[in-house]
Order: sequence, then structure tokens, then C-alpha cells
Amino acid sequence: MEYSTHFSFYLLTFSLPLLTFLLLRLHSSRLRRHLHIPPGTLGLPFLGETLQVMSAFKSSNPDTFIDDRVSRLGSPVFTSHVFGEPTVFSADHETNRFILMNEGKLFESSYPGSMTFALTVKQLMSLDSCEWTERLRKEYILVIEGFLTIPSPLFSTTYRRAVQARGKVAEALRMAVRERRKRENEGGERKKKDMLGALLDEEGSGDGLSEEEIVDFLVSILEEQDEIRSRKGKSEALQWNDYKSMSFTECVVNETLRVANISSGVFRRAMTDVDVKGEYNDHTSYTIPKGWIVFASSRAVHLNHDHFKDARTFDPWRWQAESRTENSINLFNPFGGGPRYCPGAELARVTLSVFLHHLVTQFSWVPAEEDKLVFWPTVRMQKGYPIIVQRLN
Ligand code: HEM
Repeated sequence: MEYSTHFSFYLLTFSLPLLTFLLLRLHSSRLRRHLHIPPGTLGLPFLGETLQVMSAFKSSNPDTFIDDRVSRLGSPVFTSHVFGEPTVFSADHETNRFILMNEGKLFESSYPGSMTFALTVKQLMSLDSCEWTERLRKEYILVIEGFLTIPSPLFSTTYRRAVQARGKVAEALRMAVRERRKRENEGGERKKKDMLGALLDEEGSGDGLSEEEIVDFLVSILEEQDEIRSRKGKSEALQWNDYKSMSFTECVVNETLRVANISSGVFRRAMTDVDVKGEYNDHTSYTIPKGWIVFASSRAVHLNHDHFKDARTFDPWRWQAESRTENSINLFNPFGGGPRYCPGAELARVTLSVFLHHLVTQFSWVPAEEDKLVFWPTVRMQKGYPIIVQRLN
């Protein structure tokens, strides 16, 4: 009796998953024949490719899961099986758009139970209050005074002084960048994980930024924010117009949303069999079967080299009016789209810009402890990025 109970238990434990898997496989090969589902694999029984997706998202390079499959299968839309559900991943902008625009008609929102979003803001730079920063601030006053005058280098001494002062500020920052790089390279100083740290870190998002670009970045954002503050006086609150005049800060916010957004994409469930564009085995479209999950990855589009030059480099200048293209604006959707477009999009942008304004004009800070960017289950700093803040004089 006991033997037969054990036998039934083992039979159920081991054969049921196998049976389910075989049925799924059979079902999927039927679907593949009849419905032309996107290429890919359902992976191991039950687990599917959950371990692969988790190990990619738990590493410092979460993009390998999608990148590897897109290049191996030759299709930006592919089939997988994660968190117990057959799932179609899309790294294709047009397909993503189609999915977003057909919300409530062909697709409905469907998120894995335990995923929650957390807001992370990117750090800018740490400046210890010292003699050097004081000197730098004095030079800034000249810069700001100068930029409030008519910009004619020939007729305005204030403007000329400002241009010279900008040169000095840039030079001072250039020296600071060199110093920091030297100290860190010689191993005399622990690498700081602030924005300057990231800009200097060749393995981090600052990959490929030259010294001039780093200096230009720091000068541009400090200058823009200090100029606004000096116009308003010490404690006057920011107005909508001030926010709208933060053009370089907007580039920084855009670029941060492009390379390190808290949302990597959106989850949907197909409400019916849905045909989406795609070329595979002589077919010009794929079918996403009714009930399947779809993950439309905006991150994959934002980090695609065909869409954004040097896509994996943090480059806020790409958003400046003279550099950005209509195409890059159309491809950029960090806040989703269609009927579920994020209602907090503008609030998020304002919050980030106002935060950056107060951070760079009033405070210096250093990281309180080592921390790192993690991507699982959401994009955030692992410890919430504790910092020690000091108000500038
Ligand atoms: C950087 C910050 C933010 C990012 C990147 C972001 C991104 C997104 C994305 C991609 C969606 C679409 C989800 C989908 O289609 O399934 C969304 C929806 C939503 N967001 Fe945001 N969001 C941000 C901040 C905010 C803020 C500050 C609020 C509110 C104060 C907010 C409220 C919402 C709500 C209520 C929805 C659901 C809309 C719906 O389902 O109809 N978000 N967000």
C-alpha cells in the first residue's frame, strides 16, 4: 500500500511536469505550423527560460537575454517561456507601438504579480565644500553676470570677462577630472560612484566620453542651473518658465531615461490571436496566440545601435536641438504610449529637473557607502544610494 502511494507520488511528481512540457511543446509546434508564432524556444519544462532571464537581469548587463536571442534567431520578435507563461518578447519599435496602440482591443495589461516599480534618480556629482569650490563659485558669479548682459564680445567687458571666466571654470574642472582620474588609477583613492565616477569609469555608462566631454557636461549643467538661481535670488521658488528654460537639464533627463529607465518595457496579454509584422520562414507576419504574454521592450529599442548612435554610451548632447532627429524622438518612449501612457510623465520630468537644480546649486554630497545599480526585479540602486549631504555656503 505504502509502496503504491510512493509510486503514485513519484509518478505524479516526475511525469506530470514532463507531460505538461511535452504537451506544451506539441502545442507550440502545432501553433508554429498553423499560426507561425515568432521563432524561439519554450525552454525547460515549467521553468522555461526563467533562469536565463533572471540571471541576465541579476548581472550588470541585463541586455544579454534579449540581445543574444535577437542575434541568434535573426528576429527582433521572439518566443520564450518565463514565469510560467509562454511570452513573446519584442525589441522592435513598430511592434511595440502596435501593442501599445491596441490596448483594450487586441491586448490587455498583464503584469507578473510581484513586480513593482521604484523611482530612482541619477546622481550628478559630488563636490566637497572647500577652497577650490569657493574659488569656482566666484568664477561662476562672473559667468552668470556676463550671460545676463547682451552677448557681444566686442562691446561688453562683462561678457568678455564671463567668457574668460567660463574658460577658467572649464580649466578648473578639467584639472579636477585629471586629478581624480590619476588618484583613482594609482589606486590611492577608492572609486567614487557619483556621476563624475560614472563618467570616468570606462566600464560604466561613461564609456567613451573624452575629458573635454566630461568637462563640457559638468560646466553645462552647473552653468544652466546657477544661471537660473542667480536670476531668482537665493530662496525664490522655481516657476514653470524656469523649468522650461532648463534645456540642457532636459537633455540629461532624456538621456537618463534612455539608458537607465526604471521601466524596461510593458507587459500585455493577447486577447485574441494577433498578427504582427515579422519575416520568418517565408511568412511576412507572426501570430501571437490568444492568452500569451507579450513584453514590449522599450529598453531594447533605446539601446539599439541602429536607432541611436553609440547607443550604449551616456551622451546627453544627442538630445540638443541641433543633434536630435525626428526619428530618435519617435523611437523614444520611456513613459509608454497609447491609452495607458504614463499620466505622471511630466510630473516625473519636473521632479527630476527641480531635484537636479537644488542639488547642484545648493548642495555637495558624497556617497555614504558603496552601492551598485541593479536591474532585478526593477532598475534601482541596490541600497537606495545613501549619501551624505552638505549645504554649500
Ligand atoms: C521616471 C518616472 C516614471 C516612468 C519612467 C514611468 C513610466 C511609466 C510607463 C512606461 C507606464 C506605462 C505602463 C503600461 O503601459 O503598462 C506608466 C504608467 C503609469 N504611470 Fe508612470 N512613470 C513614471 C512616473 C510616474 C509618476 C510620478 C506617476 C504618478 C504620480 C506615474 C503614474 C502612472 C500611472 C497611474 C500609470 C498607469 C496608467 C494606466 O495604466 O492607464 N508614473 N508609467
